[in-house]
Amino acid sequence: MITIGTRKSKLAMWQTETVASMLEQGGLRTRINSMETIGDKILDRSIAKIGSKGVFTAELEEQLQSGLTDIAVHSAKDMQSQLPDGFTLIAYTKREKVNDILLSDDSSVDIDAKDKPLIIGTSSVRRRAFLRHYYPHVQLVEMRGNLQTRIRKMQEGACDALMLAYAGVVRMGYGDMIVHEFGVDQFVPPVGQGCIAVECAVTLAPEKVEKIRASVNDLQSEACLLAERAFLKKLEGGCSIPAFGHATLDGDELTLTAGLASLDGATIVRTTRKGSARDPEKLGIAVGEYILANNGRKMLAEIKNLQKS
Ligand SMILES: NCc1[nH]cc(CCC(=O)O)c1CC(=O)O
Repeated sequence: MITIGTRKSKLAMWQTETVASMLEQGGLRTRINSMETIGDKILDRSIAKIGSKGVFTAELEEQLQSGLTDIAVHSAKDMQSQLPDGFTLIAYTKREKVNDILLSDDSSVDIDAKDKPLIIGTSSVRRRAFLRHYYPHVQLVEMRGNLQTRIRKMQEGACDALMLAYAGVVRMGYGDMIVHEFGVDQFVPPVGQGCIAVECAVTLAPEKVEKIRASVNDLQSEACLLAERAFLKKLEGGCSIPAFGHATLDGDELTLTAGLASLDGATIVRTTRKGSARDPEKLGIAVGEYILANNGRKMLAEIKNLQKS
C-alpha cells in the first residue's frame, strides 16, 4: 500500500489521481490523504509577499516525515529548487505541453491588437515581467486562487483574460476557453511547468522507491527537470523570482534555455546551452553560473530588495 499526501485543490487532486492510477497499473495499492495547506488558505496576498518557502508543501512534508504518508504529489513547478533536509523528489511524470496561454470567455480577445486596451489577470512575477516586456500595452491585475476562483473573478469583471499554464487549464477541462498560446521562445516557461513530481522522505524504503519510480517516472522528463531545477537552485530561486528555464531532450542531448527577468520586464538575461543527458545537473549549474555572472546576480539583489518593500 502506498499512501499519497496531496493538497485538496482540484488540480492537485487530478494530479494525485493520475499518479495513483499509474501506481495501481504498476500493481500497487494506493490511498489518498488530502489536506488544505496554508498556501491554499491565504488568498488575499501574492505568494511572493507571503514568502514562498514551503507554504504549499511544509504540512505535506510533516506527514512524510512522520510516516503518515509515503509520498506527496505536487506540480513540479511549485517545488522549491532546494527541498528541506530529509526530502527528495523521486519521480517525474511525462510532461504535458509546457507553454503559457490566455484564457477568456471573450473569443475576440486579441493580445496582438496593440491599440485595444486589454486587462490580464496574473500574479506570477515571471508572466508579469514577460508581458511588460513583450506587450507593454497590456494592463495587469493581481489574480490568485485556484483556477475556478480566478475564472469567477474574471467573469465578475476583474480582467478580460487570465494568463495560465496550458497544462493546468487542459487538465481542469477549460481547454475550449483558450484564446491565445504564447510561444516558448519568447515566454520561456518556468522550471517544471507541465510536470507532476513525486516527493518522499529520504527514509522511505528503497524497495518502495524503486516500485514507485518504475510506474511513474519518465526518464526524459527527469533529465529535463534535473537540468532545470539545478539551474534554479544556482539562482537560489523558487516561484517568487521571475526566473525561467526550459529543457528539451533529443536523443542524448539536452538543450536548456533559461534566464532571469527584472520585475518591470525592462531587462531579460537569457541563454541557451547544450549538454549531455547523462549529467543534467552539470548543464543546469553551468547555465545558472552564466546567468549570475551576466548581470543576473545584480538583478536578483534588486528583485529581492523590491520585494521587501
Ligand atoms: N502556481 C500554480 C500552478 N501550479 C501548477 C500549475 C499548472 C500546471 C503545471 O504547470 O504543472 C499552476 C497554475 C498555473 O500556473 O497556471
